[in-house]
Amino acid sequence: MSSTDKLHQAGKIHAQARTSLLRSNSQLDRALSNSKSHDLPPITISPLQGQYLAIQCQLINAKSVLEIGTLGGYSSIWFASTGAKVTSIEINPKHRDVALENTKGLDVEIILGAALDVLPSLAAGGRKFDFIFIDADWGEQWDYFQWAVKLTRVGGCIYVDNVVRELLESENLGEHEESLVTKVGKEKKVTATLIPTVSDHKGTAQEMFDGFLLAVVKGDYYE
Ligand SMILES: C[S@@+](CC[C@H](N)C(=O)[O-])C[C@H]1O[C@@H](n2cnc3c(N)ncnc32)[C@H](O)[C@@H]1O
Repeated sequence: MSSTDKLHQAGKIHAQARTSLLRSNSQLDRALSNSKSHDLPPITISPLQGQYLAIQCQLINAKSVLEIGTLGGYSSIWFASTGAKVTSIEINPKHRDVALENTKGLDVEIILGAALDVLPSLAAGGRKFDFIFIDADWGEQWDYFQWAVKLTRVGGCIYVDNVVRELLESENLGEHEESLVTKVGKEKKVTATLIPTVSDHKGTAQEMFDGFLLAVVKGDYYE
């Protein structure tokens, strides 16, 4: 089957899953249309991914979520829908302003700033989170991950989005090259896995294969 046919098939599978598994949510729909009317780029997580993240947070009974990369707050709304308090970091003031409109009335705090400036201050303030979602600058993922290990409670999870697509698009992908995956593999404080995904969410063949890294932070008693 050609990759065009596969994209078409993935589209059908996705459409069926969207129709069958998702309930309508007017706040999410409003957030997408408001973000579009403000010309924010269409680079949110997919609705099914949002539902996955919400399920994952419920599985670990997450009461506090840290998100790196707010955009218009679409994923923040998914996290807030679980009852968790959401802290989200965004570097772009326009994105932050639209996200404030979209998340009005929800327990979502948006911090304006560069993640690598904000994360150390959260750690210095003794903040801990149950779930950390990394979805900002691909070039800084390993730095975010290292801060996330410090900021996650024992038993909490770290989710890094777009890890497979980043590797697929990388010029130097080779067995012996260092990547986020190899670096995480050497980090003794976590147990991690890579979950490849296939989706037509972004609508191009190049972006159909992706996947995320999911890690759980271990306690000393596991070592
Ligand atoms: C893929 S979008 C986030 C999408 C959002 N999580 C969602 O699914 O609705 C990435 C966002 O990260 C922000 N960003 C990029 N570099 C950043 C940095 N160094 N610190 C904080 N935010 C950053 C971008 O401005 C953009 O809004």
